Amino acid sequence: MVKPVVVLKNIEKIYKDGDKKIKPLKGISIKINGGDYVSLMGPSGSGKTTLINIIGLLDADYGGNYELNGIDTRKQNDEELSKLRSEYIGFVFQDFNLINEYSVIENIKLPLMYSQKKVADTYIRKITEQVGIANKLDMYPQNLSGGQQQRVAIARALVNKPKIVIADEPTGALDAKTRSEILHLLSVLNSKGITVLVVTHDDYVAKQAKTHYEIHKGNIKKT
Ligand SMILES: Nc1ncnc2c1ncn2[C@@H]1O[C@H](COP(=O)(O)OP(=O)(O)OP(=O)(O)O)[C@@H](O)[C@H]1O
Repeated sequence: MVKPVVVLKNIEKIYKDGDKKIKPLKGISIKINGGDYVSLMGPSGSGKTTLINIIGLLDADYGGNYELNGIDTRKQNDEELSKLRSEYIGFVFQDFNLINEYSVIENIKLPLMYSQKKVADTYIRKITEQVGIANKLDMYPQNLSGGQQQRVAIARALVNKPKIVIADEPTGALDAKTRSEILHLLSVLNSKGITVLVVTHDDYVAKQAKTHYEIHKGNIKKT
């Protein structure tokens, strides 16, 4: 039986902006199964980033329940949440978020410093080959193309062997050809069992996913 990686029950979020209250999530309940490839779409300001910050354990200030790989995240303290985050979740961002002063291999290995996980060099070599940057390990991000930088960011997201990769507009800064290459890479990773959650405004990107959600006015529905 396929096990759910993410189970959200009745997630609510309120932001306070002075006297004003904004409620971007009004009771979100979804299940993401292990090995699924999920797209999340919705208009600007609909709460996509708010939701993935919760799923990615970057924000614990919300209502409702969240189980990650069977673990009740609501019962974890900050330190435990950080550990869970580095163990289970890999992030990929639109603007890559690489550290320019670090070489490619240093960027890729950075999450291991936080997780203090020991990962075999053969595994690191394997992921750098898989994402196609094995011959660029000593280069620096500013000397790479956008597509190559995103490949480095994907390798960095994989280094802790995550259960789920959360990609926030991963191709938003790339041209059409590079977009296809990066999407192909995400599909290959998914075919190897990694759960992928991609947030996008781009129908072409969303179409690569198997399960599609749309968020609108604080509610979510499968499309
Ligand atoms: N830190 C914050 N304080 C107050 N309001 C916030 C904060 N972060 C987000 N919001 C508000 O919450 C709502 C949802 O924002 P969010 O960034 O999650 O939307 P989004 O769907 O990711 O948008 P986009 O597609 O433009 O990135 C918006 O109305 C936004 O203004």
